[in-house]
Amino acid sequence: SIAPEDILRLTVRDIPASTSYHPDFTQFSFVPRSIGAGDIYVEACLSMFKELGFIDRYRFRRRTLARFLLMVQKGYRDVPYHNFSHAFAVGHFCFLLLRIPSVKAALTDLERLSLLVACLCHDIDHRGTTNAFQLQSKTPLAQLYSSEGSVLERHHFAQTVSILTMEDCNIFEGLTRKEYQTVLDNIREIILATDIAAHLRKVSRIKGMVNVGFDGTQQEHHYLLMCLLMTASDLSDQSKDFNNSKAIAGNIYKEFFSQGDLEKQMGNRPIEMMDRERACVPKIQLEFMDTVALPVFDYISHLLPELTSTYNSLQQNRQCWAILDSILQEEGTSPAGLDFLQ
Ligand SMILES: Cc1nc2ccc(C(=O)N[C@]34C[C@H]5C[C@H](C[C@H](C5)C3)C4)cc2n2c(-c3ccccc3Cl)nnc12
Ligand SMILES: [Mg+2]
Ligand SMILES: [Zn+2]
Repeated sequence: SIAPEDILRLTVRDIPASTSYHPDFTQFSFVPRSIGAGDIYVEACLSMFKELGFIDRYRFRRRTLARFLLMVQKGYRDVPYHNFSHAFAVGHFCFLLLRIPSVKAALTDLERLSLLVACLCHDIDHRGTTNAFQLQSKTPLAQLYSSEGSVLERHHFAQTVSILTMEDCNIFEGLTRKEYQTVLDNIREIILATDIAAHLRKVSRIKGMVNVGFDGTQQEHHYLLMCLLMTASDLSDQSKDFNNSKAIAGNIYKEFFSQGDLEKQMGNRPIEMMDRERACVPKIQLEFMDTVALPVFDYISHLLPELTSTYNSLQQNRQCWAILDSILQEEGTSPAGLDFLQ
C-alpha cells in the first residue's frame, strides 16, 4: 500500500489508470493541452471542422474560417484557467462527441456545427472572476446584463457575434437566412447553458430525458442534449489522467484565490471556495464532482455508452481526491493551498 505522504507525489504512472495515456488525438483520453500553444491550436481547429465535414457541407472559405479562429483565440485573455487552451480543450472533447454515430443520428448538422463553434467561443474575454463577483462588484458587465443573470455567459455570446461581424470573419456567410438565425439561436442557448447555476436548474429535465430515452422528434430533447454535451465538454478536463486533472484544478484555484484576494482588498469577505486561507481544495473538488461533474457524465453515459470509460475515469479521479482529502485531514495541516496541486 502507498504511504500516505507518498500519495501527494503520485504521478499518473503510479495510479492504476484504466485508460492508458493515449497520445492519440481521436481518443477521449487524449490530453488537449499536450498539443502545445500558439497557432498550432488554429491548425488543429481547422482539421476538426474539416474532419466533421463542416467545411464542405457549409462551404466555409478556409481563409475566413482561419481568420475567425484567430480572432476567437485573440478574444481570450491570459488568465490561469479561462484562457484559449481551455476553449481548445473543450472544443476537442466536443469534436470527439460529434464523431459518435449516435450523436450524428440524434442532432442535425446545424446543431453539431453550433456545438463546436459554441465550445470554442463559450468563454471569450473571461476575466478570471465569477458571475457572483460581477454582481457584487457592479462591474460594467453586471451593469449590462445583471437583470437577465448569467452575466459572463451573455458577454461571451456578445463577443462571439461581434467577431462574426468583423472583416472576412463571418464563417456563416454561406448559410441561408433561416440557417443563420438557427445557428445563432443555438450558439446563444448553448453558451448560456455553461453557467453551472443554469445547468443545475435544468438537471431534472435532463434526468427526465435520460429516463424516457432521447426522442429526436422533441425539440426540447435536442435542446437538452446540446446543453448536456456542452456542459460535459466544459468539465471534460476532470475526466483525464489525474495528474492532468489535478494540474488543471490548480489553475482554477489560482483564479478563485486571486478573486478572493481582490474581494478582501475591496473589503468584502470571499466565500470559503475563493479564500486561500480557508479553502480545502480536495473537499471542494469532492463536492463539485459529486454534485455537478459525476452526475453530468452519469447522464451522458446512459445516453451514449461510448462515454462509459470517460465516466469511469471521472470516478477514479474522484477517488484520488478522496485520498488526498483523507491525508490532509490526518496531517491536520492548515487548509491546503495550491502547493500540493503543482
Ligand atoms: C474542477 C472544477 N471545479 C470547480 C469547482 C467549483 C465550481 C463552481 O463554479 N461552483 C459553483 C458552486 C455553487 C453552484 C454553482 C454556482 C456557484 C455556487 C459556484 C457552481 C466550478 C468548478 N469547475 C469548472 C467550471 C465550470 C463552469 C464555470 C466555471 C468553472 Cl470554474 N470547471 N472545472 C471545475
Ligand atoms: Mg464559462
Ligand atoms: Zn468553460
